[in-house]
Amino acid sequence: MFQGFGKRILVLNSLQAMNDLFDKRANIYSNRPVSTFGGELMGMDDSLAFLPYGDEWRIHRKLAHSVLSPTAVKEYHAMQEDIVATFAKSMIDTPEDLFTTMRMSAGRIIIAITYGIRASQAQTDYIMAGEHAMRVATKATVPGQYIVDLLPFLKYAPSWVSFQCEAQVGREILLSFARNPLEHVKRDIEAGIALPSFMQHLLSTPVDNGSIDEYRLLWLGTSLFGAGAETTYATVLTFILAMMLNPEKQKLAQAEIDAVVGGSRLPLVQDAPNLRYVDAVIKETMRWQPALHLGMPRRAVEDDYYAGYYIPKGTLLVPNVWAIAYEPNEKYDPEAFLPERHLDASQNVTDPMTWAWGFGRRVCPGRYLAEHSVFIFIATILAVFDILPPEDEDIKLEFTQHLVRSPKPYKYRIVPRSDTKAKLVEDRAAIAVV
Ligand code: HEM
Repeated sequence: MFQGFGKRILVLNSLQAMNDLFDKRANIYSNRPVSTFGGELMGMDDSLAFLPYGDEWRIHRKLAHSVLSPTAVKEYHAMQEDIVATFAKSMIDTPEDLFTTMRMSAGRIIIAITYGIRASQAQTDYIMAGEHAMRVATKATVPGQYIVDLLPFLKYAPSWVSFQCEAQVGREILLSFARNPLEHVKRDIEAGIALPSFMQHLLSTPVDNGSIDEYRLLWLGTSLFGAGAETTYATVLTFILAMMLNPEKQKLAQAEIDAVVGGSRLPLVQDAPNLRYVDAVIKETMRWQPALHLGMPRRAVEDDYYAGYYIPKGTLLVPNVWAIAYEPNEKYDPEAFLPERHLDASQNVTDPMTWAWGFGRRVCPGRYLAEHSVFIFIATILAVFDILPPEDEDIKLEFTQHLVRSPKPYKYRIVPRSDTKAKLVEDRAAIAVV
C-alpha cells in the first residue's frame, strides 16, 4: 500500500487477491476511482467503463450485453472475416500502412456492430473522430495531469478557467464522435435502409422502460469504441512484433493453419477450436505484453480487512496483472515468447484468460467479440503472410504508457507467402461486404 497523488493505493500482485476482492467481495470493489477532470467535468463518469457501480451502470451493462453476449457475437463472424480479408488485401497493396490500416480495421468492427455503417467516407470520418476522442479521453485519465484531480474543490471554479474550458471542449469531442454516427443511423432508419446494428435495434425498439435514452446511447457508443478499438489494435500489433522476434514459432503456427485450414480458403472464425497452437500463440501474445498490464483500477466503497491488511474506504486497488504474467516458472522463462507453456499441463502456468479480461462484475463485456476479432486477424495474417524483421535495424520493444498499452510504431516486413495465398486474399476481399 502506498500514497500517491493524495490517494491511498493498494497494488494487488496475486490472482487470488484479485479474485477474492473483485469477485467475491464485488459489493465493495466494483467501483472505479473518482476522477474530477475526466469523470465529472468531461462527463466520462457516464460511460460504461467509468460509471459508478449502481443502477445506471446496470442498464448500460445490460444494453451492451445485448450486442456482446456469446450468442449475439455469433452473428458477426462473416462481418469480421470480411473486414479482415479487406485488411489483408491492403497489406498486399500497401504494406507500409500497417499501423493505419490496423487502426481502421479494428475501428470498423466496432462501428459496424454499433451503428451498422459500412465502408465509406462517413465511416472513415467516424473512426478518425473516435480516435481523436480517445486521445482526449486518454489524456484526461493520466493521474495528476490536471490540478482539479488533486484539489477537487476547484471543480467549482468559473467556466472561463482554463481547465474548465478544456473539460467542456473534451466533453463535446467525446459526445460529437458518438452523435454523428447516431444521427446517421436515424437517417438510415427514416429512409428504410438501416443495416442491423446495436443502435438500429435500440432505436427501433418501442421505449417501454425508458432505457433507450439518447444521452445513454451517446455514451454507450463512446464506451464501445473506446474500450474495443485500441485494445484489439494493441493485441494484433503486439502479435506481429512477437512473430518478427520468434520466426520459429511463426513457422509452427503457419504449419498448423496449413494442415487444418488447407490452402484453398482463408481461415474462418469457426476454425478456432481446431487450431490449438494458434490459440497458444494468442494466449502468449496476451501474456507477454498484456494490453491492460495494470487492468482497470477499482475503489473500495467501505472499510475492509484482507489477509491482515486494513483497506480503508476510498483506497484505490490496482490489479497488477503483469506480476501474474511474469510469475517465475522452473521450465519456461517468463521473458521468452513460448506458446508451448500454454500447452504443457505438467507446468502450473496460469491461463492468461483468467486475468486478461478483468474480474468480477466489471469483467470485460467485449471479451467474446474481442476473442473472435483477435483470432481472425492473427489466423489470417499467419495463413497469408510471412512477417519478417526489418533489414536495416534492430527491433526495439517500445510501448505507450497509457491505460491501454500499445506498441509504438516499429519497422517490419510483411510479405505474402506465395502468389496463391495473395490470390486467395484478392478473391475473398472482392466479395467482402465492408
Ligand atoms: C483484446 C481486446 C480486449 C481486452 C484485452 C480487454 C480487456 C478489458 C479489461 C482488462 C477490462 C477491465 C475489467 C475490470 O475492471 O476488471 C475491460 C473492460 C471493458 N471492456 Fe474490454 N477488452 C478488450 C476488448 C473489448 C471490446 C472489443 C469491447 C467492446 C466492444 C470491450 C468493452 C469493454 C468495456 C465496456 C469495459 C468496461 C466494463 C465495466 O466497467 O463494466 N472490450 N476490458
